[in-house]
This record gives sequence, structure tokens and C-alpha cells, in this order.
Amino acid sequence: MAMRHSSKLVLTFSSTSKRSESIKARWTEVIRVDTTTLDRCPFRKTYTLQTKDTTTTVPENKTQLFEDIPGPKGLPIVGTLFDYFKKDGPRFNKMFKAYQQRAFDYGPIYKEQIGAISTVVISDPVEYNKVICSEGKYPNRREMEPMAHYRRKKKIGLGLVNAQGEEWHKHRYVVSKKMLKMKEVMAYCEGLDIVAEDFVKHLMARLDDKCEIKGLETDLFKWSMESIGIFLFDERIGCLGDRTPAQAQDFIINLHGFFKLMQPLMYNLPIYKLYPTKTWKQYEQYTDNILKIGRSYVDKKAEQLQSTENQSNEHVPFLTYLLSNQSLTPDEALSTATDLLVSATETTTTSSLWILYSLAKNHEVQDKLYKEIENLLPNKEQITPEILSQLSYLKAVVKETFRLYPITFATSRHIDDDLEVNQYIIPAGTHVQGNLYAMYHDPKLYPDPESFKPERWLDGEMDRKFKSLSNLVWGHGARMCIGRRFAEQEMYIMLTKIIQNFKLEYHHEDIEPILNTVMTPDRPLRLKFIPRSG
Ligand code: HEM
Repeated sequence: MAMRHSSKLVLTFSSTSKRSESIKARWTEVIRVDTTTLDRCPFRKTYTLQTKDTTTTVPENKTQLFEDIPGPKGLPIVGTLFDYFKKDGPRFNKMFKAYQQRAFDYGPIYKEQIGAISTVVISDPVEYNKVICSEGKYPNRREMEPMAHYRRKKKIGLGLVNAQGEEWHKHRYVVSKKMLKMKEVMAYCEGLDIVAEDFVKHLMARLDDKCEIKGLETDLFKWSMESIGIFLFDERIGCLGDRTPAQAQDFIINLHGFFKLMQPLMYNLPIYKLYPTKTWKQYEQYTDNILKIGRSYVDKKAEQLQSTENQSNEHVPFLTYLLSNQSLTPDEALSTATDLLVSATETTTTSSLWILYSLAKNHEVQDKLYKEIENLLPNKEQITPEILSQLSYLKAVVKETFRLYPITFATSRHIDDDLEVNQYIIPAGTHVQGNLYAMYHDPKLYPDPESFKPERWLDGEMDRKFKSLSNLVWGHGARMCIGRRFAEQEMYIMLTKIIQNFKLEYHHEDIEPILNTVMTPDRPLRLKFIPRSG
């Protein structure tokens, strides 16, 4: 099927090979592209210039063993872990760069053992698509070990994020009824519009004499919490008022710590499972506090439920729905509600920081976006689902930001069955990742990859198969981010209001990304929010 020539790798789909036909068909189904282009698949050429071995010839149809997958050779037990502590070595908080470098060094598929983690990393979208297509009913993602260990230790249900198999499916099924139905999600449009209006007022009040906002990250976090609050609790938490409730303030502080410490705990040797290290104790403290706060919200709602039994079924708030659902115990409902609160806040906050930063740095883009918004909402009318569906440039801006700063830099799956990828047989159960950061910054896929060009996502500008790659920042298949619809809606609404009311500028040093579990700006963001007149 694939041949390595002296200097380049060429993919051909032989018309007689059933397997290649089926791969071609499945690829076409998922990415929905014109298959006539696949024989000269551009993805294939992605890493040919970067692979070290340009002389070997791999005979057609010769599959190779898992052991033959290239990758850095590490030490027994710890693998390459110590590389990450070397002075000039890769860093845990720059893992996306390490993955990109490995792809340069070893090609479109490599394997690595970092401490207790063994992983196969795929940087070729066509090859990664085989992982997507092979998924079964219960896709299995790598656990967020510190989070799962904590819950096992405290004998609390693993919740939607970490449960696997049928247990996961039970949670997913319950939550998806509310979070994956467009109608259910769109019902929050009006509420999110009000929250975004309040956010703009909040920002206006927070501007200093240079039109900057000290601690913008926390302000965005408050917006994000207020937004998810109307979905989860059907009430305003009050984060955007003069005084943020102490509980919400506590939640913000603890969640920051929780995400920051999860990154080293995930990649280092899991000594914390045997002995409570200093980092673990701190992480445990943050998690205790998050759960305590989550529990207090849940308990409050449970109390309200008891006093308002037989209430009308017209609009059932999410937490009410979760708590009254017969398939989940109160403890399971707590785990999943907390998971949603945790998953919803850091992700949308950080994504929004990157989007605002990108707009502030690219004035032409910002002007074009302003015009789109002015055309659709000349009198700052309320934002409706119909308006949202027409904000195509805004959506391109968000996609382009995710391409440059994919807050989840790699996907994660334990594969169910043996799978052939790039001619290597990967055994069932292996942990496999899609190298999103490397794909998104690949000049063969996205010309001039370091430039911010939302236009590339607009109709006619890009091959459709590259466009669909942008979805991978939300994961894929049955286990894709369950909050995607809600997240997109809340971000689109907030960004529209910000651009209507402020011109954004940035006059400081460029920001670099680092990982605090999600990809985060490496320093506080000092944006100028210049109020627009009128
Ligand atoms: C910009 C915002 C967000 C991004 C980029 C994002 C990204 C992701 C990704 C990549 C996954 C893993 C998917 C997979 O393995 O295929 C995920 C899972 C998840 N996300 Fe999000 N997310 C965002 C916002 C949200 C929000 C707002 C919520 C909740 C309201 C949420 C709830 C979840 C949950 C519960 C899971 C686990 C789903 C499961 O395992 O079934 N996320 N998210």
C-alpha cells in the first residue's frame, strides 16, 4: 500500500487491495472528502523531509512489528523520563514541543516510554484516522491518573471524565440527553447573552488608566463560571457582581492549582500512589476543596428539589435532571456534576485568552470581525441562535486560534483491537495519541503555519479534509468533548460582545504557550481594552 523510496514516501491505494479500499472508504466517510485526491494524498508527504532514514525501502504490503516502531531509546523502567530533567532537554510543561520534535526526528509514527507512560504518537492525519475509524462503542481514553487515584482513594465514583466501558457509557448517556441536543443547548442562548453583557460591564469597571485589566485571567474565569452556572444550576452564581461569592473565589483558586499540579503528576513516576509526596498533598488539598464546593452546590440543589417536588417538567435545569435521574446514585451525580464544572471552566477561560490575544495582535482580522458583527447586529441586538449560525468569520477566528494554540495538544486512546498504522501492527490495549500540535503547525498541511489567518478556514480557501482536522481539538467519536456545543456557544456570544464594545490591542512581548494540563499563556496577559464609542 505504501512505499518508501529513496527520498520520499508515496501513498497509493491499489484498486485490487480490499484492505486499502476499506481504509479509503472509511477515511472518506469520516472526513467526507473527494477520494480522487487521496491517491496523491498530501498528508503523506508531511514528514518525508524530516525523517532520518531516507534510504530504506519498505516492500509493498510488508507489515512491521510493534517493536520496530522508531522512537527514543530510554532506560529500563523509567524510559526517557530523565531526558525531561536535563538542562537542555524537553520539559513537561512544553510537552507539545517535545512531541513535535520527536515527530521531526522519528517520522509520522513513534513510540516512547516516559516514566510509567508508554505511548505511540501518530503525526500523520491519514494514519491517525485509522484510530478514529477503529473505535468501538466504549472508547477508552487515558485516565487522568491523579484525578482517578484521588477518587478511588476516597471511594468516590470516577465520573464521566475517568470512567471506562459500561460505567462510562451510563454517565455519558444521561448527560448527552442535555448536552448534545442542539435544542437543549440553544435554550441557554438568552441566558448566556445576559451573562456576556454583564461581563462587558464588569470589564469596563475593571479598566485601569492604561485601559488594561490586571488579572484578566481571573475575570475570564468568573465569566466562564457564571456561564456554566446557568446551565448546571439554572441560577446566577454572582461572580460578575461587585463581590464574587467567597465560594466561587475559592473554586477559582483551587482549580488553578489542581490543573497546574496535574501536569507533573501525570508524567512523572506515580510515586504519589505509594507515598504522599509534597506535590500530591497539595494536589489532594486542591481536589478536596473543589469537591467540597461541588458537593455544596449539589446539596443545595437537592434540598431545593425536596421542597419543590412535582414541579413542572417544562424546563428542567441540568442538576435537577441529574439528581432525579434514576440511573445515577447521588454520589455518581456529584462526580459527574463536578467533572462538568471542572472541565467547563479552565478550558473555556484559556481558549478565550488565546482568542483575545490573537485578535489583539492582528488588527486587520479584528476589523474584519467587527464589520461582520456590525452587519449582523447593527443595534447590538440580542444574540440569537440564528445570528450565531451566521457568524462565519468569528468561527474561523476561533478555529485558527485553536490551530495555533490547541489547548489539548494531543488526543488519547487505548485501542480496542490490534491495528495496522503506517504498516506497523499496534497491539490491542496500546495507548495511542494524535499529535495535534505537530499537525496544526505543519507547513504542508497549513502553509505559513505560524501566521494567524482565519481566512484559511473559509469556504473555498482550504481542502476540506484539512478543515475537518480542526475538530480534533474537541477529541473524536463517541467520547468527543460533551461540552463542545455549550462551549462554542458561550465563547461566540462573549467574543461578539467584547468586539462590539472594545478594540483590543497588545503592546508587550509575545506570549508563549505552556502546559498547565491545558495549553496556557506563559504569563499574565496585559491586553488593552479600548472602549468603542457609541
Ligand atoms: C474550549 C473548550 C473545550 C475544549 C477545547 C474541550 C476539549 C475536550 C477534549 C479534547 C476532550 C477529550 C475528548 C476525547 O477524548 O475524544 C474533552 C472531554 C470532555 N469535556 Fe471538553 N472541552 C472544552 C469545554 C468543555 C465544557 C464547557 C464542558 C462542560 C460543560 C466540557 C466537558 C467535557 C467532559 C465531561 C469531557 C469528558 C467526556 C467523556 O469522556 O465522555 N468540556 N473536552
